[in-house]
Amino acid sequence: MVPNSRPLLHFGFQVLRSCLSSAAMSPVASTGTFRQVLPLNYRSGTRVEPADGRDKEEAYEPATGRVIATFTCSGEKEVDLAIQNAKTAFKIWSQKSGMERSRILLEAARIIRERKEEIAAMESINNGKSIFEARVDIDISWQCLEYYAGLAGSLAGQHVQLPGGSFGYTRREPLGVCVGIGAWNYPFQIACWKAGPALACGNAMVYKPSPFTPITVVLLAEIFTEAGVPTGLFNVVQGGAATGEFLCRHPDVAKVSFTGSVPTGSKIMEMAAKGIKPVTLELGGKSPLIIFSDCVLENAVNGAMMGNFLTQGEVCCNATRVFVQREILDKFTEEVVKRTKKIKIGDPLLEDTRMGPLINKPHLEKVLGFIQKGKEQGMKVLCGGEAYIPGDSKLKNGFYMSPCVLGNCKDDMTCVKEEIFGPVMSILPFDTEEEVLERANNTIYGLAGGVFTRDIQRAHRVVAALQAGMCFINNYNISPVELPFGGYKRSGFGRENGEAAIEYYSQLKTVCVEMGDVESVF
Ligand SMILES: NC(=O)c1ccc[n+]([C@@H]2O[C@H](COP(=O)([O-])OP(=O)(O)OC[C@H]3O[C@@H](n4cnc5c(N)ncnc54)[C@H](O)[C@@H]3O)[C@@H](O)[C@H]2O)c1
Ligand SMILES: C[N+](C)(C)CCCC=O
Repeated sequence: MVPNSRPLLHFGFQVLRSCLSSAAMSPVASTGTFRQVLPLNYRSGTRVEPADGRDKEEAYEPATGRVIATFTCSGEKEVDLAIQNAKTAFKIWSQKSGMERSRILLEAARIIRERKEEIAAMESINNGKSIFEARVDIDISWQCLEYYAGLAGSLAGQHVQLPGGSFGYTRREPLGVCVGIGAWNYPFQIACWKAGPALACGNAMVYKPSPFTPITVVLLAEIFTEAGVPTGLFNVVQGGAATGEFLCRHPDVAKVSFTGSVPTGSKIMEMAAKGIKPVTLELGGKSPLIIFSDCVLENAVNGAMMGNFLTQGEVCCNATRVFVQREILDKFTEEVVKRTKKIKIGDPLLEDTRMGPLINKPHLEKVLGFIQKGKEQGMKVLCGGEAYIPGDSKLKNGFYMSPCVLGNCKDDMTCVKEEIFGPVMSILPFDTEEEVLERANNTIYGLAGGVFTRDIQRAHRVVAALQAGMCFINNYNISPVELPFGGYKRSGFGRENGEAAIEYYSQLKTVCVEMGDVESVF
């Protein structure tokens, strides 16, 4: 554990005046007290109100249903200002050596570690995930910056000997101003997964978080400034689809890295295609977890729980189709249901809470709608699946539901086919390896997949056959930053994390050097 030396609430936040007496005196943030008062755009090394923009957005504290921030969505002028700032900073940053960039990224990672409690609390307040999980997300975030700091110094090309003493070499060069567009489920972590490799390679970035979770990425921007990046290297614009489109269509943008849904990913790709801009698309999933009867049952149950209920089930790579070999179906189901019923739902800032509220009311209703549809199609709700009101009266308007396990599932049912993005696990029996692989791959998605078995040969055979970019053997949903992460099929392309991400934030220049005289056929 890294020691935390700062109070939980940093000076950038203010609590509601009415709660000042209790909350501001305490070093611990409490649910129902936070209100964002500072601007949420970040440009020229400082927080700013957008230069233009018409639409207003409200961000919520999902735990209480309170509005905690109101902001104007950035218009075309503000987007352009952010991009021009980034272009200026790019000229300085791209000329630095990898070691120079590395030092600054390491400093940013150190500051994130130091401010971990504060950032995690804000993530928990704005997203609804438990503080326990938010801390893990922040750890993964600083580890990501540290990892790319480590790679920055060794980014290099190749030297190739040619005839007659001539030679060629390659230079790995940055792309320019990269745009990052993020989803709301891992707001700070997604921003770090994009900024880490982008900045290590010498690029600048303009980042747009989801309008549901606008808050913590601005902390990241402040941290980069404090760590010593050139002014304007990492900028934040706020807004929804319109702001995102201004970014994607801007002629000075060299690349778009997007995390979000398949339909939006498709629009992003279309816009980027017009400008021949490369894209990274981290999209949705409906991942299979295959549990063979020879598994260590307790590990498989743990894997299924981790693969379905982190962040209220709002996780792209979740293993929402749990295939269980028929011999252990009853035992596995009984254990999973028992464990699911015990999940502590409630105030996400409390230490023992393991499931907070969903992101907002429409999303909660959508998830509950899926369960209703499942029942109509003949699924059996084995536990949960209902709106939930915690005992604490301040949480009565929050967006909670009880985590759900569905039985009697068939492959063609809506809940088994579509991404629900909520705490809903579907259990599907199977008999043979061949059969389950066919069924597991029968999806438009290909983000992740997993297998639990003691048979080492079968484990490798199964993951080799899975059409998914991120596979787990005897575990699920862990995310070491050293390993590339990304999808097959409609779950997207390009990779985040690992050395692989460098490919997606840099380009190769070939230099051919003649050491003799020039011959000509003319
Ligand atoms: N593969 C991954 O790494 C990963 C990680 C997290 C979430 N996701 C996926 O994200 C989805 C949930 O996130 P969401 O609801 O925020 O997705 P979304 O597609 O609705 O929005 C994602 C982002 O795109 C922006 N956006 C929306 N329309 C746009 C447009 N026309 N042009 C430019 N930007 C636009 C949004 O404002 C937001 O910032 C799920 O499908 C989930 O699986 C994938
Ligand atoms: C950190 N996890 C759990 C692997 C999630 C990655 C981002 C997907 O939504």
